[in-house]
Amino acid sequence: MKKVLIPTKLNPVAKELLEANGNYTVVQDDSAGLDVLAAQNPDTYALFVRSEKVTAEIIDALSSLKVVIRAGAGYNTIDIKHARSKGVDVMNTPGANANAVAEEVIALMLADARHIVPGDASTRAGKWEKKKFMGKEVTGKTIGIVGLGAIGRLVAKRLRGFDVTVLAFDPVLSEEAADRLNVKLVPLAELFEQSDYVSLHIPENEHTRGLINKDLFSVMKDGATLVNCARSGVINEDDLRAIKAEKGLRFLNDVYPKDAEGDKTVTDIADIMLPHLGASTAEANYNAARRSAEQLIDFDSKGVTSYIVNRDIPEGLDEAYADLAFTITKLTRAMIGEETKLNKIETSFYGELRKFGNWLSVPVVCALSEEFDRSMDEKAAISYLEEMGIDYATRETDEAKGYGSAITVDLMASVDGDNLRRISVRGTVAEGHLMISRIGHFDGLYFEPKGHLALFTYSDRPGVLSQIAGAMAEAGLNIDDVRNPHDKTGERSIAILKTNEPASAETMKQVAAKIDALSCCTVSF
Ligand SMILES: NC(=O)c1ccc[n+]([C@@H]2O[C@H](COP(=O)([O-])OP(=O)(O)OC[C@H]3O[C@@H](n4cnc5c(N)ncnc54)[C@H](O)[C@@H]3O)[C@@H](O)[C@H]2O)c1
Ligand SMILES: O=C(O)[C@H](O)COP(=O)(O)O
Repeated sequence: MKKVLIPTKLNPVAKELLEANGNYTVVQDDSAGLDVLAAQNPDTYALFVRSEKVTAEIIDALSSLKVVIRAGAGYNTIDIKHARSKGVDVMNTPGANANAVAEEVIALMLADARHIVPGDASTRAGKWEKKKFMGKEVTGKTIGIVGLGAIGRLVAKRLRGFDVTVLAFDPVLSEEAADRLNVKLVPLAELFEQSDYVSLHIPENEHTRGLINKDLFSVMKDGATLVNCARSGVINEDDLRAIKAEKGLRFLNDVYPKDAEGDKTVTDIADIMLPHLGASTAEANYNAARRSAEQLIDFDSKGVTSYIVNRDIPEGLDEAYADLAFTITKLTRAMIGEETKLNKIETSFYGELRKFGNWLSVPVVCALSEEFDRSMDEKAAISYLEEMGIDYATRETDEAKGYGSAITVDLMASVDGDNLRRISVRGTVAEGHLMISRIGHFDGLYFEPKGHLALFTYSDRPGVLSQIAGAMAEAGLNIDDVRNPHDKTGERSIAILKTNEPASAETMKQVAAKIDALSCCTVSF
């Protein structure tokens, strides 16, 4: 069982999903503090956090740590470089809390425009200051969004009902994408010059720290509003302080260098201050919790690495192919037998994947052994196999076969002395979905390796599939999907069943005996 430590206020759905999966024990406690919990749980495998600081000391204290999941967007609170050096993968859950932040931005803009906070205090105090609280309207204004990612896009979308003009600055956004989002891409200074409201939605990192400074404040319109629901470090506070009163700027703020009680450095310049509430909605907390659990389960069971923020994947390689290499190898391993001692691995990387062949050995090895540190490079993968006494070779590919970008993994083992057994599986990615196209001589399969699979091979004859289905039903299993082709000779068949739950070893044994199976296995993704 892998231990997951959740030292934060995260919706219980994360704990529930992990425990239901059966491979995890969960310690969740938002009262003790991360340092105390880390000392009490040194055997933690995965750590789920919100804005808690994950320092080098915390990482060092958790000697079994392999994964940190930031249940949220910004991971500037995590020492990702130290994590990398210790073989710890760090993920975030992009977009999970984006709508909550977008709504907070709009709430801040409207609250300030209509004096909601002081208006409430004054009226409660028995005053009648109607004249004092003359407001302004957001409708028809120009909004500048810095960083058009998950949150920035939603701010633009939600504001559309106010008939605003949206300007955006984001170096990775194409003109076409901007057109689709109905925003106009402009240089950063121009955005500050033309906007009535500027809302920041960029991460804090070495490129953005202090990016919003006097050069930009000085060109803002008099009376314009700056909203910071991103990170405090992206603004040069002193520059804003120096110019704010002179230009009558408004500053609406949600973020601080530290999430804690005590005086705040922006108190004198912020017109509204919130205690980092951007993601604090029930819905966002549920989404981030669910996504954290699902991402960990997918990482462990399918090798899905898409959300890792501190591991480099070669430029130009679609991460789906790393998942494919992992998945094919895992399936091949299940078919040859989990306990069988492997002698050799041969791989083929077709089409565009040829140039990434060396790197793709890493997910192949990850699928064979949980002990292999997933952050390691291809050299480490090959030396790991050498230590295990397994030869590794990547074959030249015959591109005339027209497989496009595809991967084949062959695993070889000596079974019963010298008798060599080879299982070969090929797959590809189609319309964004992983597909297994061939298992051994069973070609043209095209099934998605997802959920719980039970596979049987047998000498082809009528009626076998119904026998398997009947036995599965007797065992209380529901069949969600089936593939049942012959091999090239027509002498053998394969039945690949997707079941609602994993078939037990006992059920597999009974079915195999009933149909006189040549081989059988289960595997879950
Ligand atoms: N206040 C809160 O509670 C709260 C909640 C969620 C996120 N955040 C903060 O908001 C940030 C953005 O979140 P997101 O979910 O939209 O992330 P995201 O990764 O989806 O979007 C970030 C965008 O910023 C762009 N970007 C990066 N550097 C830039 C630069 N120098 N100039 C302009 N654009 C740049 C990226 O290209 C990307 O499109 C997070 O990193 C986090 O720090 C705050
Ligand atoms: O980056 C984020 O996701 C936000 O800043 C939310 O932080 P929180 O989860 O601590 O509220």
